[in-house]
Amino acid sequence: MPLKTINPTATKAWGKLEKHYQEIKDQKMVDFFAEDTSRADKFQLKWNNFLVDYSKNRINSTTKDLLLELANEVELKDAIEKQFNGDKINQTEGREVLHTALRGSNKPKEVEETLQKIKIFSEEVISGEWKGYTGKTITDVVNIGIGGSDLGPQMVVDSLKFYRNHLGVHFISNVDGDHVMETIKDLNPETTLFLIVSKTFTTQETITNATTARKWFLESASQEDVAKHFVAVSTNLESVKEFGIADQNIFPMWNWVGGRFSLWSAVGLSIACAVGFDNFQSLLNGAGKMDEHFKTTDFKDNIPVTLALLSIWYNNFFDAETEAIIPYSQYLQKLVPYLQQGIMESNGKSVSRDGNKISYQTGTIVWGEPGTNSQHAFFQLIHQGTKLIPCDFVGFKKSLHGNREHQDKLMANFFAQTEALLKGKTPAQVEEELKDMDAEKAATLKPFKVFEGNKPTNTLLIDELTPESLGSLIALYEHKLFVQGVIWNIFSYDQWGVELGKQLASGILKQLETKDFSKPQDASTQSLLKAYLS
Ligand SMILES: O=P(O)(O)OC[C@H]1O[C@H](O)[C@H](O)[C@@H](O)[C@@H]1O
Repeated sequence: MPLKTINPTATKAWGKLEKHYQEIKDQKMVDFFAEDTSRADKFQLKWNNFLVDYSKNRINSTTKDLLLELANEVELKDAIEKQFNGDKINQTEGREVLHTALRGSNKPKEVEETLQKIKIFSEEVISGEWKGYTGKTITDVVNIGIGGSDLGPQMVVDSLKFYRNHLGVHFISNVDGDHVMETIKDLNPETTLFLIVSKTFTTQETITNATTARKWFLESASQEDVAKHFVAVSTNLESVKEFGIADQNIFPMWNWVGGRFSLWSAVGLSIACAVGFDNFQSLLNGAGKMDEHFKTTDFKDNIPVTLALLSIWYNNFFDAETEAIIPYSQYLQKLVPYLQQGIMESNGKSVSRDGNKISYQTGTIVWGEPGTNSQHAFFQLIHQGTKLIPCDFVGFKKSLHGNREHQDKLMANFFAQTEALLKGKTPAQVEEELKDMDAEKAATLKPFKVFEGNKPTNTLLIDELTPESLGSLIALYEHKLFVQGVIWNIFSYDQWGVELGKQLASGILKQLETKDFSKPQDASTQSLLKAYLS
């Protein structure tokens, strides 16, 4: 069954939320805390090794109730069931959306078989049993893919650096030839293994990079050696074979796994190589546990649902356009670019599920960088700029190398920032601070030193960065974006918006080759092309 189409703005809850917004919009969170001493407990969720504090939001109990009413009115429960049951909720592509089946306790047979193949392969490569064409063991694995076939595995391999083994793992994605050349220049073809990852096996960037890598390899090896150095992950078995990859080196993928949700499939082969199969399995288990939580927990205690509803609150009632995610872990520096694809490719839509133009804001713009670095970069704008930017702060109780002094300093900043965003600094506090200064000078300076505060944040405090907690964290954001898509009445699982640029690029590529400018084209593009060719 397809997802129902329900215009959120026509629900009763939406009207009530609009009215409620008018009442609450100028109220201060510090006053909410002063009025209700149990607020922190009330707006906190504890699950496994996660503590989610959402009390520093511009909400009260009525807000929460009305947001839950909205979730019920748009039949969120039904949508979640349809997703997990494998209904074809990716309607415009006629597909099921079942990345959750890759990490649940009851995996389909083909998933189990593929996992087994990943296990055997990764263990052979790590142990050195897998030999290159001159009999040497593999030292480097290169993932060639883009979008979902690159960002997910790259982010996880980077985030789990602490758990890495001896293998060098590299990622080539951009069709920019400098990316592939920079990566392979230090590699030895005798000891390098290429993983060509492409769901469709038609993506220009990946096929171009894979072809260049094969050419480089064949400069010193022969065609039959390709079988020892090239493997592929794809749904398009025919094209993989045409490329010259041996049957036994093909890892299947399925159309019911969307590219941006595919790191849990064989697309995560580089993860299994980098950190070992057991850690890959723990990553899957962590995601599976979050799936269970999402599927079975009452909405009022449901972490992805709660975070999604808060995001809707700011996006659609406060007119916030962006959200920041600030991980306080240097290991997570690739988390946000990864989430950008998931969130923005999924919910960057302006047509409702019944095919009509939408009249309200959808898709949040997400951005962010690890703290404390980002505090010294863009935090000024979050604290004192004109825009409302709700932030998620993601931090860990323990550091992996056990350096308590650093960890306490890091986390002191983590807590201080959410406190500063909540409280701000009042004119009276500034006056007090400047009381020893010359009065005229102090009065001039005062307005610049005031912080309005009242900036919303969620704090996600997790015990430790492990493969399992990372799996749960990623799955949390996957479910959050789905909930938002359901409420916005859009299709989160297609991505037609990436097609037009691809089509035009193939026409322009021909133009660059033939120098033919006879077809009508806008004057700007044409003059730029001529300048490029001159
Ligand atoms: O895995 P592939 O078929 O090569 O696709 C790679 C990427 O390309 C497309 O442009 C889509 O927008 C992405 O969702 C996808 O992940």
